[in-house]
Amino acid sequence: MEAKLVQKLQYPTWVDLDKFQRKRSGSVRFSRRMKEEKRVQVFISAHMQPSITSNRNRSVASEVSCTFKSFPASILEPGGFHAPLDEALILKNKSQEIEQYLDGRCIYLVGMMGSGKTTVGKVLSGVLGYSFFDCDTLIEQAVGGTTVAEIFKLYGEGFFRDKETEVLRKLSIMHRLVVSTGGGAVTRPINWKYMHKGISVFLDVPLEALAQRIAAVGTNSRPLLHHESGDAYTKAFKRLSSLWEERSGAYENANARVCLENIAAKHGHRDVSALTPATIAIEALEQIERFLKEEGEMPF
Ligand SMILES: Nc1ncnc2c1ncn2[C@@H]1O[C@H](COP(=O)(O)OP(=O)(O)O)[C@@H](O)[C@H]1O
Ligand SMILES: O=C(O)C1=C[C@@H](OP(=O)(O)O)[C@@H](O)[C@H](O)C1
Repeated sequence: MEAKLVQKLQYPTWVDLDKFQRKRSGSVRFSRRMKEEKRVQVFISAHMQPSITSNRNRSVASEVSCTFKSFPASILEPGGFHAPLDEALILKNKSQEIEQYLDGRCIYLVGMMGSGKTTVGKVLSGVLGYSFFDCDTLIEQAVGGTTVAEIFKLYGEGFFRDKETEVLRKLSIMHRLVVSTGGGAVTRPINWKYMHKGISVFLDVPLEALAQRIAAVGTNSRPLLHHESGDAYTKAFKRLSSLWEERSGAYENANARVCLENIAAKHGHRDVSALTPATIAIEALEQIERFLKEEGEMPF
């Protein structure tokens, strides 16, 4: 049973099967303290409890806990985002390296709809110990809980953009935030005045991948995609292409660029869909570090 479980749960190679203790109840316990280069101490424990539902079908309930000095819950706890342990360690180390040079400045994620600003932003805020804010959510709250789609329908895009600018103005006087901006926030120069109080990071994702992601979740919450005809992918791709024509230049104002095609090439993947939010967040931290070094704010 152990071998099957280990294979299923994909334990890293340093897990020594001899350290598993089989209990009388049939459950299996494992615990181990891991030290790596003295800088990292991780304690992992696993408890697997078989439950017999019939003579033929056995299922196993497993509980794995992993603790690491000051690790954020979002990385390791159930329900949060799960990065593989090695990626989680890289994220933590890299964020610790750059944190003091950020000096509390906010990180603004910019990029097209569906580029992963919210998903990657939550990973970044977790490892940096920053708070996470989503501009669209703040706008919805400011308009009495009205959804973005309803705001567009009831009051028009101009009204939405004014609220967006107002939200960015308020955020710009705060510190230690990761902010996921709306895809169109880059189009107003005044918004850049606010975002440049912090460090802006452009998530550059190919249009095909954006359209696939959006088609998978539907276009309901993204009113700018409602007007095209065709299936969800075609609709999203057509509209994203025209928005990209209008906006691509504006994204270049960002301080750092995270290009998913470059990351995929670096990791030997053909397709950006193989890239996890953790891998993308690591690249974001590296690009922020590069920016800080180029600006002379962090030593090489
Ligand atoms: N690296 C990724 N790989 C696959 N799907 C992703 C990735 N990042 C985000 N997604 C998915 O794409 C959709 C849009 O992501 P989201 O973070 O909401 O983007 P944004 O905030 O830029 O609009 C969500 O369904 C999300 O789960
Ligand atoms: O690209 C845009 O103009 C928009 C993107 C949306 O945010 P996401 O980028 O989070 O989807 C939201 O602000 C609104 O639907 C307009």
